Amino acid sequence: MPLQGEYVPSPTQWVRDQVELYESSGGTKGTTLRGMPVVVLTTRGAKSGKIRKSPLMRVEHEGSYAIVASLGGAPEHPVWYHNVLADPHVELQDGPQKADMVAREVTGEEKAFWWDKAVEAFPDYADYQAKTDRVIPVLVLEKV
Ligand SMILES: C[C@H](OP(=O)(O)OC[C@@H](O)[C@@H](O)[C@@H](O)Cn1c2nc(=O)[nH]c(=O)c-2cc2ccc(O)cc21)C(=O)N[C@@H](CCC(=O)N[C@@H](CCC(=O)O)C(=O)O)C(=O)O
Repeated sequence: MPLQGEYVPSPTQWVRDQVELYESSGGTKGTTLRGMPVVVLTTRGAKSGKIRKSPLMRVEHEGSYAIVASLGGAPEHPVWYHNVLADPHVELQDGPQKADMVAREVTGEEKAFWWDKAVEAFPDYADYQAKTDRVIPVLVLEKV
């Protein structure tokens, strides 16, 4: 069941614009970052209950996806990570496909597997992890 509620766009202009282009084109435009594929994650705000949308790099394997709370290697987690922990029922748009998914954070060998897939998809993740003491969380999304 798609998340219902009032959508509040990101305060970051380029992020807001990418979501707008992605959605208004039915997932045919705004679907890359520097030529690498991007998905749009929809979460429910942990405090506001509002609908939030975050473009993320596309990391997919056999129908499941990983989302990486990298925030460019910043010292703090992105806010959307807290939203997902508070309510793991999310929506993911991958090009024209939208799906209800459930998220779970992964650790250990499972995280290592998905981290390799993530770095394969977007090598900058390795640089982000190298530049921060924060352990960058990885969450796996599986279809409901
Ligand atoms: C700026 C902040 O954004 P954020 O949730 O921290 O997410 C920061 C970024 O991760 C986010 O902009 C990503 O889309 C950036 N980003 C990637 N970010 C990543 O972390 N990983 C990626 O792979 C990634 C890829 C990517 C590709 C394209 C692109 O355009 C952006 C990309 C934000 O939206 N803040 C809002 C609040 C958002 C929110 O969810 N509030 C919660 C409160 C949550 C709480 O405080 O606990 C609520 O509504 O209740 C605000 O300040 O008003």
